[in-house]
Amino acid sequence: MHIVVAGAGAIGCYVGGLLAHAGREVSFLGRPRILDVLGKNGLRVSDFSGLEAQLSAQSLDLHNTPEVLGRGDLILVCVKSAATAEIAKQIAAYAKPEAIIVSLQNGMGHADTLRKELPNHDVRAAMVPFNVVPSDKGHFHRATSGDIVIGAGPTPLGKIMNVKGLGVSESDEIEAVQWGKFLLNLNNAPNALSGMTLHAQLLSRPWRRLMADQMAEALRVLKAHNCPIRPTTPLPVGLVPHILRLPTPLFRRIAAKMLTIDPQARTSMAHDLMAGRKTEVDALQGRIIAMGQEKSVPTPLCQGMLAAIKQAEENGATPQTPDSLRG
Ligand SMILES: NC(=O)C1=CN([C@@H]2O[C@H](COP(=O)(O)OP(=O)(O)OC[C@H]3O[C@@H](n4cnc5c(N)ncnc54)[C@H](OP(=O)(O)O)[C@@H]3O)[C@@H](O)[C@H]2O)C=CC1
Ligand SMILES: CC(C)(CO)C(=O)C(=O)O
Repeated sequence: MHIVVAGAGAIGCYVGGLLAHAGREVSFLGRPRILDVLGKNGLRVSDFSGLEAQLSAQSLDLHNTPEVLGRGDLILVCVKSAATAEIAKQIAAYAKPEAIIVSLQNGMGHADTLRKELPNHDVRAAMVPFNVVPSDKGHFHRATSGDIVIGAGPTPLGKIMNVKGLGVSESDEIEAVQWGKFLLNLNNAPNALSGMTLHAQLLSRPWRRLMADQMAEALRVLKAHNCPIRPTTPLPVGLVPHILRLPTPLFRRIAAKMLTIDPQARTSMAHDLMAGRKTEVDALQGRIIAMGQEKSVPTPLCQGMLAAIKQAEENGATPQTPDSLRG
């Protein structure tokens, strides 16, 4: 099976790099600014448990134009939320009729956006639980743990994608799995605005309280819509805000696994803001605000967070405090 990574960035290079290292045929579609670095330095993939994989520049199949999508039996969509509609059109223009399309993106509804352009393809949503720290030298480092979950479909993908360093399973309840991850991604905005690493932010009780309150707000909205939620932790989802609010020494003990993060990890939104790129806030807080309006559930924290991110996108980010974000 030939695999094409559509969007060679943090997730695309990490996942595609491990698949290529395991001997899968992988092509990367990306921007010249990333491909030039990969073409010079090769691709290095590592993780917090000591995994190391190096692919030489010569071994990489790098493309900055979409024709390469036509080679894919499996196309992994790894672009940011706002770029989904455009990549969907490109896939529709070039993909083989039998190509399977998997969205490895955060947020909800991207598989539907892809299906609109690709009504006859097997299109699957997926959930990537881990964080990847990119560097400008072609090195992508996984900073947290967890296995990728892909929506189940006619062709089993676990066998193809399960390689050393990459656990992949399939689920009949992918929407619930995605909502579980979505709730964590609501912290992408506060993390980006805090100027802190994820680890430092999680050890600060005022930041955890803000995370908890925002999560509780979103849970009220999802409940009003009867959305299925499969938590990413063994704890029931309704308990997570309470755990986050605990005093730090207790939180450290109860949520030790949550704190098993590389000390340098920041959310993908933090990397976007630092690089002066538009963020995915519309697909995250924006989604909760819109769903809240439909059911008259107030969403003041998500609204404040969205406004603060928009301001940071326009004027550059200055570190905020939890109180300043509560408005
Ligand atoms: N980074 C992380 O740790 C995690 C990210 N995710 C999710 O994975 C998805 C991808 O995130 P991430 O890897 O961080 O994103 P990146 O921005 O690092 O990578 C996406 C890359 O795709 C490029 N791109 C976009 N459209 C095209 C196109 N049509 N043709 C070629 N290249 C294109 C982008 O370029 P340009 O910027 O110029 O558009 C960018 O270089 C997001 O939904 C994110 O939320 C999920 C879990 C963790
Ligand atoms: C950090 C993590 C894994 C969860 O918020 C993530 O999904 C991201 O960085 O976008």
